[in-house]
Amino acid sequence: MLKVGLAQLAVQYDAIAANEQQVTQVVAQAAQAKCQVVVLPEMWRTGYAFQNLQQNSDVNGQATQAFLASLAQRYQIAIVGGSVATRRDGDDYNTMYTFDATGQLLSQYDKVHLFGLMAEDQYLTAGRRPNLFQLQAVPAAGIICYDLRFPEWIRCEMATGAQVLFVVAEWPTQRIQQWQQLLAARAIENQAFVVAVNCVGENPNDQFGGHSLVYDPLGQVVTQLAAQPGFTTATLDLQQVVTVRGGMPVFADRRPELYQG
Ligand SMILES: O=C(O)CCC(=O)C(=O)O
Repeated sequence: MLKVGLAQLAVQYDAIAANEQQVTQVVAQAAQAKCQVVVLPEMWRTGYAFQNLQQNSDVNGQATQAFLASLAQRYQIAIVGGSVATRRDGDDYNTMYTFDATGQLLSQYDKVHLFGLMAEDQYLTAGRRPNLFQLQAVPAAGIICYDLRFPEWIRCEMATGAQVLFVVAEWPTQRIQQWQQLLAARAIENQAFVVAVNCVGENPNDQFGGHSLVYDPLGQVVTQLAAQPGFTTATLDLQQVVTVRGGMPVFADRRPELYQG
């Protein structure tokens, strides 16, 4: 069993202190609810304030890592840290950090598929590596927002034996139905839990639609929020993954030698 908390925040545009305050509150709330893991949305620190990256991109992710590690340690809870803008060697990335409940960094992931419709490709550099980690001995994988539209990438991660896929997003309101349908498909095809956290609120050009949710390995809703700020929890019974995978051997039946290009 793994109890997860989903933090659907109203991310404030280019307002780091206000967003850190929200994150502190929601991590405390998740710990109070006895969650083992809390999940934050994409770009929770600044929103898509790319014009201001010179000031607001976190150099080497140092401030974000110190902040999340100290929260994880203080509340003894693992944190799938959504994502933030980071700067390394002069390049900016959309980066997810995951910490265990002692504040140890488990993984660092740069978004692989940059979203041109929000100009990410003009400002950011794409990552190239997968995002795999273990939470309370549960093998898991993580992706960021637009990565969700690339099942081949997600399959690479899930074929390693991951039982839970964490998805963090700033997904616009007008495509929320696609968000739900793509997430359900990823749960069904990978026979895994999908824990997906979106934000709400606005940037100058976009409105974000919430509907953070958990799907079980058959694609059924375990919990789902609406389009307002909120928090919800779900207890994942990992035995369900074993049962569903045992009932239909999708991974064993793959023909990867045919899947070029
Ligand atoms: O794929 C979409 O519709 C939304 C993607 C997105 O908003 C993002 O990657 O930031």
